[in-house]
Amino acid sequence: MQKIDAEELFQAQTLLYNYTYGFIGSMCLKSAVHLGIPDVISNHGQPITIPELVSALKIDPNKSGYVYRLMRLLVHAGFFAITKVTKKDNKEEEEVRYDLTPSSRLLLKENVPTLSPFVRAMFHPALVHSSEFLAEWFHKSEVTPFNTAFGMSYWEYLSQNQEFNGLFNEAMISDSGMMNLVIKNCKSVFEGLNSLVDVGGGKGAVGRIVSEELPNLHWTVLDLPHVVANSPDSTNLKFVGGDMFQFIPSADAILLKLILHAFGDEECVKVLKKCREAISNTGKKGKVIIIDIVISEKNEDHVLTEAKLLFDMLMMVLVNGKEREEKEWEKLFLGAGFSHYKITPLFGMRSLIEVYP
Ligand SMILES: C[S@@+](CC[C@H](N)C(=O)[O-])C[C@H]1O[C@@H](n2cnc3c(N)ncnc32)[C@H](O)[C@@H]1O
Ligand SMILES: O=c1cc(-c2ccc(O)cc2)oc2c(O)c(O)ccc12
Repeated sequence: MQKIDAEELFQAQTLLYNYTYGFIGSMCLKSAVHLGIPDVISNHGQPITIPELVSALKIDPNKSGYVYRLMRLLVHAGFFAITKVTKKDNKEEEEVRYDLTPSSRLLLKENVPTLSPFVRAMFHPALVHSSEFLAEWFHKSEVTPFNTAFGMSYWEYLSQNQEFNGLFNEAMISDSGMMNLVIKNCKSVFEGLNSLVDVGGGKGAVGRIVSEELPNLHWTVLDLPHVVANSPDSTNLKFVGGDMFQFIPSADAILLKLILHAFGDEECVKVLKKCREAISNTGKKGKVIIIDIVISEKNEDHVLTEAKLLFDMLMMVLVNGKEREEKEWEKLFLGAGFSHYKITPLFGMRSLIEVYP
């Protein structure tokens, strides 16, 4: 048997504990968002002390001693930062104050961009509960652990549950708000196009952002009827309710943002073939624009790969989707009859992929 020294064994134990209790960290983040801690600190106008935080949060007086413990973990994780200042009335003593960091600034409700709706939706019991069925699902015939947990697909659940449908759409809108930061870099990708169909474009958040930069581009959002319901058309933004597996309207370009990662290979090839038909009808040489995750473990930071692999598991649990490496993407494109493609990594987790007939 291989001899393992004590140091190695204790390191192994630490990894095990960190993953075992990862859910506690998630729940602390959830609590901070639900209590509104980032907004309280922001509204305070300067770094806040624990007594000021307790008072602003209207915490039960018996629980005020616990707030520091929650903050200590979230400081360690990088969501908040500590500053120490000497007390005005006693120069000998230091006062600990808590401030926002870039990660908690993303949780401010009124900021642009904000990921507060995204984090709230991701902690919905439907998502948390379905991942508990992962092991059981491996022995079962259902397509996803979500189906094992709820007896229906994720998309059926959304269409039947107005509250969660709203939360999910808000989450995706808030996630798309981050596009504001990269749209200037991506502008050339949309330039020269007269029309584009944003397949699975939700409530049109990306369309609105791009339209501000390119007002002559006719943007059509195709999404499921219950998603586009109550979305009024505007001059260059139109909504169509439908199923991308059945029909995709013709355009110079098709956008698929965070769509293909939610489907298995066969379904992706079907959608891509429909996209190829849709861009071939306009007479011009069109393209498909994909904004999605590309795993590149060898070339990227360990933390970034971990985030992508967590999303991969989320896609497996919810919708039988997967996050792909470049080789896997290439197989889909060639399988659907496309001839070449170009991948441009964007900030964060996504890449932009242009695919040509
Ligand atoms: C993860 S969201 C992405 C939304 C948007 N593209 C974005 O990036 O914010 C996936 C979208 O695909 C839509 N969708 C799923 N199945 C679809 C189908 N068969 N036809 C059209 N849209 C579909 C969902 O309703 C949802 O709005
Ligand atoms: O629950 C999700 C989350 C995502 C998602 C959001 C933001 C990102 O940067 C990456 C992934 O995507 C989803 C998705 O595409 C889906 O079909 C169902 C659920 C989710």
